[in-house]
Amino acid sequence: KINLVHGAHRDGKRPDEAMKKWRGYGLGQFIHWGLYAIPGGEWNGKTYNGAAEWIRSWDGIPKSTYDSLIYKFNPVNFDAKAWAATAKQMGAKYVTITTKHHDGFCLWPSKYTDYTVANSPWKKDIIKPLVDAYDAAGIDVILYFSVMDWNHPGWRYDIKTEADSIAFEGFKQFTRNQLIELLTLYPTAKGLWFDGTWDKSWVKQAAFADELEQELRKLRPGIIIGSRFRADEYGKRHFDSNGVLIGDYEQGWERKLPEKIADVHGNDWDCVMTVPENQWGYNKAWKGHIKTAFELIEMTAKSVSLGGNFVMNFGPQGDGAIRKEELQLAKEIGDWMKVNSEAIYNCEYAVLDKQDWGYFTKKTGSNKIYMLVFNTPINGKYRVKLPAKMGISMAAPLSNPGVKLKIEEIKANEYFIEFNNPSAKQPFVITFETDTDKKSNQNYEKAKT
Ligand SMILES: C[C@@H]1N[C@@H](c2nc3ccccc3[nH]2)[C@H](O)[C@@H]1O
Repeated sequence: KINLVHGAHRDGKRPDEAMKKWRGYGLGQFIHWGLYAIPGGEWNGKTYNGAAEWIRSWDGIPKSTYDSLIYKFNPVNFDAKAWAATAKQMGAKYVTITTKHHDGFCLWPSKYTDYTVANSPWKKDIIKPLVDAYDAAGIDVILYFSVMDWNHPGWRYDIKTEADSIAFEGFKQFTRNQLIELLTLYPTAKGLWFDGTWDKSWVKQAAFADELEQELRKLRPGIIIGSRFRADEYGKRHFDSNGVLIGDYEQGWERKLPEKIADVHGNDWDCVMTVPENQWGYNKAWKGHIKTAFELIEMTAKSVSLGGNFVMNFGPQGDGAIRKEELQLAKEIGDWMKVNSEAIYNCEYAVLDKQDWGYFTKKTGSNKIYMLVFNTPINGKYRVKLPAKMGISMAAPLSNPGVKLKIEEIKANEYFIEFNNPSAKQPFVITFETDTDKKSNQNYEKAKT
């Protein structure tokens, strides 16, 4: 073990109530909104091939021209309650909202820079109505904050000269001031989702970032901060030089999912996912592979089955309206969640071998197991392997608990649950209970000898 001052200060899952609640969210919403939504991935009729929220970095646009988009920010169709209602009907339990993306434009009236909504035609705070609307909808708010800030004169990609160092010191104080300002203005926020922390300039600030994280935790006890905020003194990010996760949950799952439980190293984690292949901010061209509700539901099931949460991204238009394709996806996912969310909320890794038909989840603190089916076996028999001495009982379709499904033990601790569901067009859930004393329930039929 290396002696670290600025590595992880805790190992394993946080045991407190705030983190237990976070662990049980299952499904979340990401909102990427800012000036980049105005061009929407297009400029002077030419389409930008990268991610729309990165259009400022495109050679085709002078930086000052992009920065003057502030004078066009007037989202007349912005309706915080409508956004929260969309998330509510979709079944999201938390929302991560961009307060400031890499371009440095602040959606709140920060007093530490002029580059905010206060100096746009809109003038008003965007974050406050969003926090209030989502709080009222019972959806917890996490504030996304990009450390990298292309607008701030003190930002540097690396510290090479004394001048860089002096400029970056000012930038560090600016960053600290804005974070304290956000937690003070929006005290109900449950966490901070940091981004833009990979450049050398910030990676070299192990001590400063560690002290700042501890200051923020003292200011807002229970606040949730992931592994993307800071590096240890050897520049190690997410996992410190001893391989221990820095922060409260792993934040590396951006547009990708773990395959097996070993991939998550016993940590909390969430996966943040775009609907197109790689567009977070609004992009007019809704092109390439656009994930269907079925795919997004499967990613949610897979995430929860591996002990994480799934966060689906929305990129509202420059006028403040959510695009119709995203509203449609939210509706389809919401319709599925209305029937099946019991298998998602407050569920965890079931410690059972994955089977071809889909994913297992387990209700936290109970012996209820859910089988989320995405691939129906032609013979209608769903294989389940249990640890030795564990019994199985009461298998039923989640949507029809009165239907007692036949359970056949085909060999030691291995069962077929029979369910013929030929009309299924949507993923469905079978549920059963386990108990540790196998002898106690012999309601399954012994294999015919
Ligand atoms: C959550 C996502 N993180 C940002 C981002 N910028 C990147 C630059 C390089 C590689 C990955 C990146 N992800 C994206 O713009 C989005 O905000």
